[in-house]
Order: sequence, then structure tokens, then C-alpha cells
Amino acid sequence: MTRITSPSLALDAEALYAELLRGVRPLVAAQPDTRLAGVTRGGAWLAARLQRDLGLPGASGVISSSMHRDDFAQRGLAASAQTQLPFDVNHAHVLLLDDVLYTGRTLRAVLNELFDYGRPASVRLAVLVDRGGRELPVSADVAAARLSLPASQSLELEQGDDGRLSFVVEQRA
Ligand SMILES: O=P(O)(O)OC[C@H]1O[C@H](OP(=O)(O)OP(=O)(O)O)[C@H](O)[C@@H]1O
Ligand SMILES: O=c1cc[nH]c(=O)[nH]1
Repeated sequence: MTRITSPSLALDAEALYAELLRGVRPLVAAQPDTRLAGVTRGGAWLAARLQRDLGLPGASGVISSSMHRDDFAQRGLAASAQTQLPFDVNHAHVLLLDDVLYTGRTLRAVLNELFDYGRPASVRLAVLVDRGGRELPVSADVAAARLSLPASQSLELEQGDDGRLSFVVEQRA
């Protein structure tokens, strides 16, 4: 596995975060009672930071795909995989955050998880990177970047102790 940290400007995670904030701001302005929920792990970092930067009251939610994944048998339950939604999902306008959108399978599972908690009024999706390669009919309302990466590469968001975000590209052997 080869690791390349932020190989190009296009994958500068801090610059992409600023673009995500710009993209999400008008959505939240149009629907001020929007509730943010981030997909573990990277999406949860984004949701928490957006909650602060958008000046939204309270805490953002965390949502896990673990319980509904179609590859649950291989992956099992991650230790960090706990959904915590500090709002009533019924009638809520929910904005889901994720770091990378690829096949769409995680989002399919996340939607099942969300609906276990109630019937939202609407659900939208914002991501840092849409890397193409969709296998399900899932699309992002906001994507800070849309890239096409070969299947041999995996894009991982990392968060430093200072909160700074960076992307690492892993090249599978
Ligand atoms: O569209 P997909 O093909 O489902 O891929 C996208 C998902 O993959 C990554 O999560 P991952 O499963 O690696 O978990 P992690 O963020 O906890 O490492 C990423 O954070 C997305 O949630
Ligand atoms: O490149 C990828 C693909 C799926 N999930 C990620 O986090 N990165």
C-alpha cells in the first residue's frame, strides 16, 4: 500500500472544506432548521465543524452505516460505529455529511439507519469528494470536488490533533 498525502491542490482537504462550507451555506439559509448528521468517521468531523462555522445551535448528529451494510458479514461492527442523533428525526430536514462518495452503498445503509429513528421531512447529502464509481442511484446535492479516481486508489480523510483535515491516497498493490 503506497500512501501519498494530499497529492495535488484538488485534494487539499482544507481548501475543499472551505468549498463545502460555501456550498452548504445557501442550503441552510433556505432551511434554517436544517439538522446536520455526519457519517462516521469523516462525515462526523465535517458535520461538527460545519455546525460551528454555520453558527447552528446545539450539536450535530453522528450516523453509522454499520447496522445496515450489505457487507456486514465481512466488516462487522466498528467500535466507533454508534449513531447519536441529538434531535427528533420525525419531520426534520436532515443534511447528511460524508467525506467521500463512491459506490453509494454506505449512503444506502445510512438512509436505512436514519429511517430507523423516524420519518424525516427531507434528506440531502453534502460531501467533500464525489469520486465517481457509483453502483447505486445516489447523488450528492453538494460536492466540494468531483473527481474520477481509478478503482485501485482509495481516498482516506484524516484529522490531526489540531483539527486540520488532510487526504491520503492509498494505492492498492
Ligand atoms: O460510497 P461508498 O463506496 O460506500 O464509500 C464511501 C464511504 O467509504 C468511507 O467510509 P469507510 O467505509 O471507509 O469507513 P470509515 O470512514 O469509518 O473509514 C467514506 O467515509 C464513506 O462513508
Ligand atoms: O476512495 C474511497 C472509497 C470509498 N471510501 C473512501 O473513504 N474512500
